[in-house]
Amino acid sequence: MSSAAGPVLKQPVKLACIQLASGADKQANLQRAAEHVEKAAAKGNKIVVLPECFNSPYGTKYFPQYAETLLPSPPPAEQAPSFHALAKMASDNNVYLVGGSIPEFNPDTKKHYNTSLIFGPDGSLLASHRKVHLFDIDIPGKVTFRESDVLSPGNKVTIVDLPEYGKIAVAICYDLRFPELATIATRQGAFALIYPGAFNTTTGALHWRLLGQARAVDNQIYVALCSPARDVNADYVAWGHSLVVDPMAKVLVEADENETIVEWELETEKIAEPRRNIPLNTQRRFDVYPDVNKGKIQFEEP
Ligand SMILES: NC(=O)CCC(=O)C(=O)O
Repeated sequence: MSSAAGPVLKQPVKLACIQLASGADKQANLQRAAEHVEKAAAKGNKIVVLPECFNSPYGTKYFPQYAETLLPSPPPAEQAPSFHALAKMASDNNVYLVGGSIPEFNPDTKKHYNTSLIFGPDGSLLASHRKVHLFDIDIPGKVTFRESDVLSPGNKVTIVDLPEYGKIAVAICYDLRFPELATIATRQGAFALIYPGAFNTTTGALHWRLLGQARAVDNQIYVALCSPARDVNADYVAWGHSLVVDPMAKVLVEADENETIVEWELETEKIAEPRRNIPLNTQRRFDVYPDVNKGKIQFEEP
């Protein structure tokens, strides 16, 4: 959409989600991620996304074991090997890298987080997002998970400016279920909502694609969901099915459950056209319901 400030996506950009097969060996996971980022970049992708907890198995018992201390920023290399590996992947390949997520530990507060690090093409850290909504669910006989046993939540909406392209919003997995966060980010001018995630075979089958399409059509925006590949021997079996949805809620590309890269070129007009044709942005009724964009949305994080 063109406005006084210009279109939300300034020029076409190729985005890739790497549906990575990770295991217990952190170093091997980092190496594998680096190989796939190189492959994605070689195919012209300029925004590359890794999955939630890409450097470790996903599970509450693993968070402390794999956690890295990310402060001060940049952290010393021995304290945060994943941080430095991601920075190098971004700069070696000249891409914006949404570095999935990794478990973070803050020794001052003794808190753990599920944290996404976003790097620029020069390898500098542009932003970090700590998962705001912790994954605590209990579907008896199917899936029970309590991230809050170990993790603390982040407390901000994360919007990252990529100067040549515009703004992206980054959130993590269960955050996808909360439309307010997506709406706030969109109305702050993002052109894509990017979620590293790891749904499971119960909720993934039911809700993963649906939620991706819902956030897209609610907000007339691109949505990218990036999952780990499925490992049926893992404690937590990820759904896979990384995908990209367009602003009309069409699923443009979707993986199966295996390791792969899904990619798509995002286009300015594909955002502008539905916003012209179905002008939700000028039809909101803040006299009937409150504006979620009003109020404090950025908080200081330790
Ligand atoms: N890692 C997660 O947050 C999983 C979210 C999930 O599976 C869901 O159903 O929501």
